[in-house]
Amino acid sequence: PRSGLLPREYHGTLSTSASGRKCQKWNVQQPHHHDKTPEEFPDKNLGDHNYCRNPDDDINGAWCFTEDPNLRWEYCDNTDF
Ligand SMILES: O=S(=O)(Nc1cnn(C2CCNCC2)c1)c1cc(Cl)ccc1F
Repeated sequence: PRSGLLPREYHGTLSTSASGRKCQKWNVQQPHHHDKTPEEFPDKNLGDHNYCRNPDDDINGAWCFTEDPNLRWEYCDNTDF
């Protein structure tokens, strides 16, 4: 994968996307409405948190919806943005 991106099966606690934006919690629908909920994906380690995850098995690695209304989602990486 691209250097710096998180692995596909990331289960850590990083909650900032690559550009330094705060991740949106997976169990809320604001600012972004989405279908990657803990109910829809019970085995993807989503929940009442905003940690980077990969519920759609994206080949590039873990990602999150961001709290920026203008950026729906973004990959996460292991640099301190
Ligand atoms: O709610 S979503 O998951 N939002 C969304 C949009 N793009 N992504 C990317 C996340 C990382 N992997 C590639 C898709 C997720 C979503 C997925 C699909 Cl298939 C269709 C609509 C939609 F709203």
